[in-house]
Amino acid sequence: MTDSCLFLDAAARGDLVQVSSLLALGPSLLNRTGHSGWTALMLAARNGHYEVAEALLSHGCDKFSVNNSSQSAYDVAAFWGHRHVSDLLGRTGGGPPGFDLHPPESYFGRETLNRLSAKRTDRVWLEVKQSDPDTVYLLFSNLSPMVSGPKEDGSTKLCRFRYEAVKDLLQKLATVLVFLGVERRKKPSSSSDAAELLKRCGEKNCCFPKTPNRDLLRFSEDEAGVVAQARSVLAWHSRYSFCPTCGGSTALEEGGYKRSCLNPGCRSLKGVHNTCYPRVDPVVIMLVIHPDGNQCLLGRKKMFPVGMFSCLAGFIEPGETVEEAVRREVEEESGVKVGPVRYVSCQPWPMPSNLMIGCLAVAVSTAIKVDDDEIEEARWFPRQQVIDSFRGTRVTFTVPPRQTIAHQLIRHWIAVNSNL
Ligand SMILES: NC(=O)c1ccc[n+]([C@@H]2O[C@H](COP(=O)([O-])OP(=O)(O)OC[C@H]3O[C@@H](n4cnc5c(N)ncnc54)[C@H](O)[C@@H]3O)[C@@H](O)[C@H]2O)c1
Ligand SMILES: [Mg+2]
Ligand SMILES: [Mg+2]
Ligand SMILES: [Mg+2]
Ligand SMILES: [Zn+2]
Repeated sequence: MTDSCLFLDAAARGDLVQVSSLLALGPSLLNRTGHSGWTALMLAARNGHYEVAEALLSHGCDKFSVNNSSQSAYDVAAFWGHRHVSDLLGRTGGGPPGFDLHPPESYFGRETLNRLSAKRTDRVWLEVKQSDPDTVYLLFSNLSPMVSGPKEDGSTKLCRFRYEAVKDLLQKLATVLVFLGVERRKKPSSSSDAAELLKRCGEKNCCFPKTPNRDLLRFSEDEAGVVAQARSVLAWHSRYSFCPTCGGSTALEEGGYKRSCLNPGCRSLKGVHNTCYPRVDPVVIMLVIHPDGNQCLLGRKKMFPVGMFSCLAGFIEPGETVEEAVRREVEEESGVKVGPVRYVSCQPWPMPSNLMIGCLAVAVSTAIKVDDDEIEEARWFPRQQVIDSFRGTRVTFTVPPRQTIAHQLIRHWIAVNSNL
C-alpha cells in the first residue's frame, strides 16, 4: 500500500496514532484524495471518527473541499447522522445554494404557548382566567378556526375575541372550551388592543374556511402551532363524545384535556386510561433513497393534484417500531425493500391528530410494484430532476407545499447532498 492509501485507510478506521505518525512523516498527505475524490477528513466524517477529524483540522486540512459527488466532509457527517462530527466541522454550504442543511422548524410545530398543563386541574385558577379581560378566545366551528382574510398573498389570520364577546357562547351546552396555554412572549397589552379585539367580533371579513387541507396551511408559523393544538383536541372531543370503554356519557375536565365517564361503575374510572385523554396517531413518512444515492422514491395517490409526487407515508401499527413501520409501509406501497432508516424531524399534522415522524431510508432493492389501492404511481427521481422542481426550472413534477414535512424531507435530502 502507498502512504496515501495507508493514510486514508487509517482515517477511515479512526486510527489516530497511525494518522498522526503518517502526517508527521509526510505533511503533504493532509489533503490527498483517494477513490471518488474522498479525503481523509471525509472518510473520518463518514465513520464518525471525531478525534481523527479534530486532528486533521488542527493540521489545517481543507474542510471545504468536495468529493466527486460534490459532498463536503460536513455533508458526509450530517448525512450519516454523526452529529458530533458535523458540529465540529460546522456549516460548510455543501448543498446547492438555497437548500438549508438543517430542516427548518416544522409548520404546525411551533409552541408559542406555554401549555401550563399543571394548571389544568386548578379549577379556581381556570375560572378566574376565563373572565379575565386579557384572556384571548379563538372560535372553531366544525374544526375550522374563525379567520380573517385571505389577504392578497393568500394568508389568513386567526380572529381573536375577549371574554365579553364570547360569554354567551360559553354558557351553551354544546360549547367545548379548551385551555390552550399562556403566551410565552407577553405582547405589551394596551386598552386599545382590547378594544380592537372586541371590534373584530363583528368583523365582516371573518369566516370559518371549509377546506382544511388547504386553508390550514395559510397561517403564520406562530398561529399554525396554536391551530394544530386546538384542532386536534377539538377533533378528539368531536369523535369521542361517549366513553370508549362502556359507551356512557362523559364530562369535560382538566381544561378540556380529559373526558371522564359519568357511569360510576366504569372501568375507565379506576386507574389511568388513555381513553380519557386526547389521542395522537403516529405516522411514519419517509424519503426512500436509491442504493446509488442519487435518486429518491416518490409516489402519488389518486387524490393528489395533477403532477404532484410526495414521500410515502403510513400509520404505525401497534407493537411496531418506527424503523419497522417504515420498512413495512414502503414495501406495501411500492414493493421496494428498505435497509437503514434514520429519523430526521417530525411534524404535528392536525388532520385530525397525526404525528408525522420523518425519516430518510435507504433502499436495498429497486424494482417498483405499487399497491394500486393506495398509490397510483411511484418512481425513482434523479436528484437533479428534484432540484429542478424546487427551483421551478424544467419542472417535470411538483413537490408538496413547503408547510408539509414531505417537502422538508425532500429539501433536506437535496441539502445533505447524499451520495452513498
Ligand atoms: N404532512 C405531510 O407531509 C403528510 C404527507 C403524507 C401523508 N400525511 C398524513 O399521513 C396520514 C397517513 O398516511 P397514509 O394515508 O398514507 O397511511 P397508510 O399508508 O397507513 O394508509 C392509510 C389507510 O390505513 C388505514 N389505517 C390504519 N391505521 C389508521 C389510523 N390510525 N387512522 C386512519 N387510518 C388508518 C386506513 O384504511 C387508511 O385508509 C394521512 O392521513 C395524511 O394526512 C401527511
Ligand atoms: Mg400510505
Ligand atoms: Mg398503513
Ligand atoms: Mg400504506
Ligand atoms: Zn365508561
